Amino acid sequence: MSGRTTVLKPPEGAMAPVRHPDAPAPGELLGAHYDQCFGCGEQSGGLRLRVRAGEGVGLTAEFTVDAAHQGAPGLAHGGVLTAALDETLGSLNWLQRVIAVTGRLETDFVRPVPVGTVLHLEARVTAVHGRKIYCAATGRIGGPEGPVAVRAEALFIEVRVDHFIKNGRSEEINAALADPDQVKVARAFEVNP
Ligand SMILES: CCCCCCCC/C=C\CCCCCCCC(=O)SCCNC(=O)CCNC(=O)[C@H](O)C(C)(C)COP(=O)(O)OP(=O)(O)OC[C@H]1O[C@@H](n2cnc3c(N)ncnc32)[C@H](O)[C@@H]1OP(=O)(O)O
Repeated sequence: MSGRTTVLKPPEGAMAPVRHPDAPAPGELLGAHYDQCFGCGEQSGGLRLRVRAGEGVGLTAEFTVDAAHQGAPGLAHGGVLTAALDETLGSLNWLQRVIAVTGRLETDFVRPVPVGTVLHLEARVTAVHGRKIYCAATGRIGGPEGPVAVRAEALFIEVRVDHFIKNGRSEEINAALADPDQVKVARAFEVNP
């Protein structure tokens, strides 16, 4: 059963998404947008998501559920699965070269996901309306063609780098601004940095 709120339905006049000409090639592994990120960084307890560019404005990702991700004994926590969907959807930024953050995300939990499972994620942008980016993702178990265990629809909102500089804790922001690799990543997201 799935009952979506109407705000996740693209309005009349929404446009098809456009893949940026400098987007990573299909199959290319996308790096972390920030090495301390819970979703795509390398720290223990994080998701350590591996994301690859796909065709069009789409991508695939893999998330291995480990013991740190449990809710019920031996099963993945629903919030962690939602985080994996959120991170996968957030990675669509790389393909559009737009920085966007999650405004709304709705998840359907269709099947329990045991510890040790590789969740095969797939995400795509479905439509764009001004700063609003409509997107959807699925997570399958037992292989990339396996049954759907989780799925989400989301609305991301385009922001400028200022969003992070104004709102992030100063310790981390100052460290990020002093790190040339991080500044390069931020520029890679923005068409007009
Ligand atoms: C060098 C240093 C910097 C380094 C930078 C490194 C690069 C980073 C690159 C990439 C990072 C990507 C990270 C991905 C991680 C995974 C994704 C996440 O988890 S992101 C975190 C969770 N999300 C938030 O924390 C958002 C918190 N919310 C906000 O900040 C604001 O609410 C925001 C920006 C989302 C919107 O605020 P407004 O003031 O800019 O815009 P308004 O006017 O409110 O909304 C614009 C339109 O969107 C609709 N809208 C906004 N929120 C909505 C909602 N929740 N539901 C439905 N519609 C919504 C509004 O109704 C409006 O629509 P109408 O233009 O009037 O048609």
